[in-house]
Amino acid sequence: MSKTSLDKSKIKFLLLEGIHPSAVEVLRSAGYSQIEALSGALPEPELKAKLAEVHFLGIRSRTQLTREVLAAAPKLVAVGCFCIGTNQVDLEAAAEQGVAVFNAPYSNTRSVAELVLAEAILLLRGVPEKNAVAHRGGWLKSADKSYEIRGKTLGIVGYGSIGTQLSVLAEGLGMQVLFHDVVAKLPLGNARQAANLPALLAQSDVLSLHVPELPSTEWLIGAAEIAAMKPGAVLINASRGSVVVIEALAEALRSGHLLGAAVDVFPEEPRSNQDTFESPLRGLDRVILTPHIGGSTLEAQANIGLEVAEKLVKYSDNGTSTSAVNFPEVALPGQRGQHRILHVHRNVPGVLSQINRVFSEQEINIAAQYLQTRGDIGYVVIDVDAASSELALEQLALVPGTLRSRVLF
Ligand SMILES: NC(=O)c1ccc[n+]([C@@H]2O[C@H](COP(=O)([O-])OP(=O)(O)OC[C@H]3O[C@@H](n4cnc5c(N)ncnc54)[C@H](O)[C@@H]3O)[C@@H](O)[C@H]2O)c1
Ligand SMILES: O=C(O)[C@H](O)COP(=O)(O)O
Repeated sequence: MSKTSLDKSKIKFLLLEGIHPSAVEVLRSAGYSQIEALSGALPEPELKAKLAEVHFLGIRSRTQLTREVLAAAPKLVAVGCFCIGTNQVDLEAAAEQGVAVFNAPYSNTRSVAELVLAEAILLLRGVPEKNAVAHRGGWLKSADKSYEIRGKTLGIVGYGSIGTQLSVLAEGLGMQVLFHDVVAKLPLGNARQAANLPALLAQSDVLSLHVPELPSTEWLIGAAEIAAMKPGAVLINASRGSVVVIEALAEALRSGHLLGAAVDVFPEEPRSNQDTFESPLRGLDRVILTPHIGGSTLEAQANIGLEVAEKLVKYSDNGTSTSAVNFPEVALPGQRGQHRILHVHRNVPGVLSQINRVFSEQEINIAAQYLQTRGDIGYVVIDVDAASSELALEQLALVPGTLRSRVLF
C-alpha cells in the first residue's frame, strides 16, 4: 500500500461550538477516532494553535475563520459549517488553500420560521411588555395596541428557504404575505412580490428579515428604512446582526414609531454563555431578545449534525465535494480497487495539460478522470493503479498552480 494516504486513525477532527453528538456518531461509524468536540468557540490564539494539527474542522456561526486563521491550518482539508450561514468563513481564502467548505442549507429553516411566527403573534399582542411589567409586580391588562395576526400584512425581506417557509405558515394564520427579494421568486400560496423594498416597508405590519450576510445586505435596514415603516409596525431580525442598524431600531422603539421588535442576531454577540451580552436594546420592554437561537432546536441540531458530518465523511473518504459552497462540486463513484488522486489547483490555462503530461511521461495508466472548476479553483480526481499512486502524487505536487493534493485508497 502507498505510504502517502493518511490512515483514518491519524485524521483529526475538531468540532467547536457544541455541535450535536449526532456528528460524532457519523464520524465514528465511518471509522474516524480522533475527534475532539468542544462546547464553545475558541479565542483566536487557541484556535490557531489547535488548527496546526487539524484536518477537518466543524464550526457554527461564532467561529471566525479569517484568511489569517486559515493560514495557521496547513493540514486543513475541509470545514463543515454546522449551520446555514457561511459568512464567518473567508471562503475565497479557504478555496485558495484548497480547503472545501460545506454547510447545512436547510436543516434549521423550519425552526427559524416557527420562532419568527411565534414572535410576530407575541409582538402584535404586546406580550413582551406585559410580561416584563408583570415580572416587576405590575398589571397591564388592556386591549390597547393589541392586535390579532389574522389579516395583517407580513413583509418578508429575502424570500429564500426560511422566507418561503414563513410565508406558508403565516398564510395558514390568515396573514397577507408580501416579500422583497433581489431576484424574481415564485410566490408560494397567495404571497406577492413587492415592487421594491420601500413598497414593502410602507405596507408591512410585521417586517421579517431573512437575507444572508453580504456586503449588499450590510445595514440594509437603517434609520431611513425604519422611518419608512408603518407607524406601529413590528420588526423581526433572525438573519444576521449586520443587517439592522441597532441604534436606529432602539430609537424607533423609544420614540414609539415601532410597536415592538424581536431580535435574535446582533452586530456583537458574546463568544459563549459565560460572556456578557451588551446591546442598546437591553432594558426596552417591547423587545424580545434571544441569544441567536433561531436554529437552536434539538431537531434541527441533530439533523445538521448528521448532514454536515456525512458531507465531511464523503469528501474525506472518496473526494465527493457535492454541495460545497466555495469549491468545484464533483460527485464520485467508488474507487473499484484503484487508488484515487485528488488534485486541487488554480484554474489557469495549461494546468490540466501539465497534469496529463505527468501521467503520459511517467506511463501511468488513468482508469478514470473527473474534472470540475469553480471560479479560480480546479479540482481534478484521477483513479490510477495502486502501484502508481505514490509516484503520481509526488509528480503532481510539482505541477505549477497546485494548491493541494492527496491520495485515497
Ligand atoms: N437566527 C438564526 O439562528 C439563523 C438560522 C438560520 C439562518 N439564519 C440566517 O438567515 C439567512 C437566510 O437563510 P435562508 O436559508 O433563507 O437563505 P437563502 O439563501 O435560502 O435565502 C436568502 C434570500 O435572500 C435573498 N437576498 C439576498 N440579498 C438580498 C437583498 N439585498 N434584499 C432582498 N433579498 C435578498 C436571496 O435572493 C435569497 O432568496 C442565512 O443566510 C443566515 O444568515 C439565521
Ligand atoms: O446560520 C445559521 O444557520 C444560524 O445563524 C445558526 O447558527 P448557529 O449554528 O451558530 O446557531
